[in-house]
Amino acid sequence: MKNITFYGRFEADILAGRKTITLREASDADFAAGDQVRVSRYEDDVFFCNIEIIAITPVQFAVLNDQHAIQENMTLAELKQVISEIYPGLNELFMIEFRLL
Ligand SMILES: CC(=O)Nc1ccn([C@H]2C[C@H](O)[C@@H](CO)O2)c(=O)n1
Repeated sequence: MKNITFYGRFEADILAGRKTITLREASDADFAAGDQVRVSRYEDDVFFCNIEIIAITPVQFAVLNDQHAIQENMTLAELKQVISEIYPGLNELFMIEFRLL
């Protein structure tokens, strides 16, 4: 089974179904619809759930909108700040939509 990591501060939102997408650079988006993926925390690699990938869609940082932010359980300003810190200067992102298993 493939694996993806999330920062621990997002674990509760994922487990509650409040966070249903993640935006990643290409090298971190090697998934396809239907993949079942093991999810662990980035900081300590502790497993916390499995997800199913619903879709992978290219999206540019410049066109991120409120709908993306809602799906991340953030404001748009917070989302842009988070992305800018993780991927400074990167415009080409991939939206990974997922559901909890
Ligand atoms: C190693 C690494 O990049 N890990 C990441 C990347 C992104 N996230 C979260 C942060 C935001 O909520 C979305 C959008 O990138 O995904 C993460 O938890 N861990």
